[in-house]
Amino acid sequence: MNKLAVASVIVDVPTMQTNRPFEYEIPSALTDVVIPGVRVEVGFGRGKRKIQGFVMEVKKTSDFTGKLKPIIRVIDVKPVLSSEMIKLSYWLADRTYSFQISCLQTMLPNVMRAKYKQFIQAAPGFEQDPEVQQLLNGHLLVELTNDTTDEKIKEIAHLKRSEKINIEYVVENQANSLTRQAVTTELSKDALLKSREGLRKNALAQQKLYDYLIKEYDNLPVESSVIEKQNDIARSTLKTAEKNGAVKFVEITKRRKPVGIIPEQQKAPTLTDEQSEAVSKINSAIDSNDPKTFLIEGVTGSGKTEVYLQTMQQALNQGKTALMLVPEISLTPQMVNRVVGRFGDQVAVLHSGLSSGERYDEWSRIEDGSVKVVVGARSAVFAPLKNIGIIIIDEEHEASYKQDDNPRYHARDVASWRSKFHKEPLVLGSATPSLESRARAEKGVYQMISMKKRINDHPLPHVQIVDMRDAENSAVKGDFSPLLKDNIWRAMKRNEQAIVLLNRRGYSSFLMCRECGFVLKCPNCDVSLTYHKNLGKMKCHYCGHEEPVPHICPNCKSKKIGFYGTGTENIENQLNEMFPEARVLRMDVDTTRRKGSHAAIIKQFGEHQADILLGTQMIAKGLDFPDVTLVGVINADTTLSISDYRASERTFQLLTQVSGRAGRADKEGHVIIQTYNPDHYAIKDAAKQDYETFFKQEMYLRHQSGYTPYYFTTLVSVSHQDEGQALKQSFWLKKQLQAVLSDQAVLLGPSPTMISRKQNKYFYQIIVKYKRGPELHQRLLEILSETQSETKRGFTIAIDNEPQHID
Ligand SMILES: Nc1ncnc2c1ncn2[C@@H]1O[C@H](COP(=O)(O)OP(=O)(O)OP(=O)(O)O)[C@@H](O)[C@H]1O
Ligand SMILES: [Zn+2]
Ligand SMILES: [Zn+2]
Repeated sequence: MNKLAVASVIVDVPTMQTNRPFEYEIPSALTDVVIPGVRVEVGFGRGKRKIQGFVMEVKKTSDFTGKLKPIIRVIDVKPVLSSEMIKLSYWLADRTYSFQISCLQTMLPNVMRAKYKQFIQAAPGFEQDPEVQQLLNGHLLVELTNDTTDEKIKEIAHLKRSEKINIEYVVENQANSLTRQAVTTELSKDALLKSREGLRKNALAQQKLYDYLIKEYDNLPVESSVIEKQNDIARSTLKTAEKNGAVKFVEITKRRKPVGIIPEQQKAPTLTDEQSEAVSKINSAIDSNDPKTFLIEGVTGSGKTEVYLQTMQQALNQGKTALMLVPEISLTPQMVNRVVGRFGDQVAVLHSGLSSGERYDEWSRIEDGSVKVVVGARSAVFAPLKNIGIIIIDEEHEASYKQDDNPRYHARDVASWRSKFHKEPLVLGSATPSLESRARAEKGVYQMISMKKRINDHPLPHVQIVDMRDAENSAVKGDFSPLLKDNIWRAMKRNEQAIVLLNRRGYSSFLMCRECGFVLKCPNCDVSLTYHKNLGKMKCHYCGHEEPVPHICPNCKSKKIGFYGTGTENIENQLNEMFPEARVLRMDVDTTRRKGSHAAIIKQFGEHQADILLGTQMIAKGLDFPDVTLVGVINADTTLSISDYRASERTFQLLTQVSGRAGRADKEGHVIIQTYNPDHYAIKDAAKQDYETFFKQEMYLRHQSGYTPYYFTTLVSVSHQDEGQALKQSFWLKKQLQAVLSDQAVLLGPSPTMISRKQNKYFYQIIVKYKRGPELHQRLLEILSETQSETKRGFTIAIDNEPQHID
């Protein structure tokens, strides 16, 4: 047995064999510095290969009998992961069938994964501290490099622990963006005032500068560019003042502040009865450290956001912090302003528009405790908040909470883990909860809170379904029924706004009859068949069933059966033709590609600089505009026909959410839904905004067909460059899985995936539906490690626990 200090390290080699901690000796110079959560550099394998790793644990002894390799150097002088995150990573790796190293890295901001430099600077207020001065040796910034000695590292770690210094991570090519030239003065305020008196009468520019310096005295130094650009003071004026001893140029470090202007503080309104009941239930869970999960099922416009804000306030009142997740698309100024308007600069906002440097800054503001509230999309669930008092997930049904890549985690599951860890409540909110969550509430696993009324008793919008199979409608050349056209026209006349939704999913490769609404379905699986271009056939993604493309409708014998799908641009042209006077804004992937354009479009529409907002799924949720009185849905059927067992659920959610944008203030709302399937329950229930009826019907069907929430689903996909190999491997896999599954379980496939060939690889998938599956979980983990050698030969196996899409 070795008698020394030992670190268990998860190394950055993402393979199954290395998916466990390796032990390294901690050199005595680095004791107290090598602690759990820091990253280190270690030697790996027989060669001289140096790699990074995360320290998981520090121990006194090792059971390893050979000689341990020493840690080469520490990368972080302060842990980048807390003990909570280390613990979470074990659970996450197991739950998502991922390498632990991928899980650990997912928790950190990108910049810490890229090539970056680390700089040390004095913490505010410690610039004059003797220890700090000695370390910085007259410099503003000192870079931490491979050559920094162990002693020095120890000293730095010590200063960091006593919070006398800060560490900045900067992407390599942005390193010089850290400092800025600034202007300050060495004169006292009185001396400045005196010199101001002594200026010549016609020295107007100098007078202006002195006035500025006197006014901003407490805020000096100020960046030169701020003085020059925002206050229109010329460089030459500054130089003259420098010569006269009134101004001094200095370098300052700049912190990027993405929140920017803090909106005016907004006071909390008086709560409605439904809101205050919700708030008091959640607050009492916060007060009693009860890690309960609440499901708020509240109709659109019932004021859920206000419930979130007031319960977050309660957590802050208790000296705790709050985490709020929203879909990326809702991170618009509208939502952000509501949160920042309430909590001011205690808020960090994490969205995809941040540069990696900005993201790191927000991350470190959270990590060092200067931020109490975090609002962000999916990955913000890993925000390094300490002492969390409440976690909120808005629009909890959104598929985007599930990550598509490794680690394939669902933010809801991670949030639930953290809620238990902190012993504080988790709040899920939606007007259209996911079936899983609603079913858990039914069973009493979650506590249900219903909010049935809109604020100020505004009525829910009046919804009309338009049957596009009707003669009157099918005679129309474009995509607008006479009813929808007429109503847009009326809204324009009243100077109100309209939202037009074009329901489009990535690929519109399904077949529909325009005469009767018929959609070709799999005889075995009751999901739509999808057209596979390279096969020229219709195919089922669940079981692999295939059949030729029909040319007459099997239902009504009409020839009007064909591929379905219109582009937003086409609809925009139609709108412009019908309403030449109306100002139309289009929002889709093309118009929102540029950073900030999504927010800009929403702002423009919010200020009523446009009359019609036309868009895809992006415009369906979260928007709260008082002038919107009409919502039109061009093609409700698209989501209905996707080859996914969640098709009805997605359609119901989308239609209910988008309808909810109409009539949120004093003017009444009107919704028109165009469809070829007017009798479908998802469409009828959405028209009534009747979640409960939809829930019952859908649960019945899920029970019949054996899907979530009655069964668990796991999707296993196999890929290889050679199609025969991919297929062979997937049949082998199927046999392996069959061996551990009970009779109750169902295995579907292998079948080719939607895009069966990506990047020259063929993909096959197997769907497993099961009631209980501890053996399955174990077996899948084993299969992953057994197939390692296969992986080398070009196979990849991906396992998705509870997939959000099957395509
Ligand atoms: N107690 C209140 N008194 C007055 N106005 C309120 C109150 N609570 C919320 N509001 C306002 O009512 C509107 C609707 O509220 P909010 O956006 O929170 O609803 P929501 O349930 O989150 O809606 P959705 O699910 O449709 O996004 C907002 O403009 C909000 O400012
Ligand atoms: Zn099938
Ligand atoms: Zn037909």
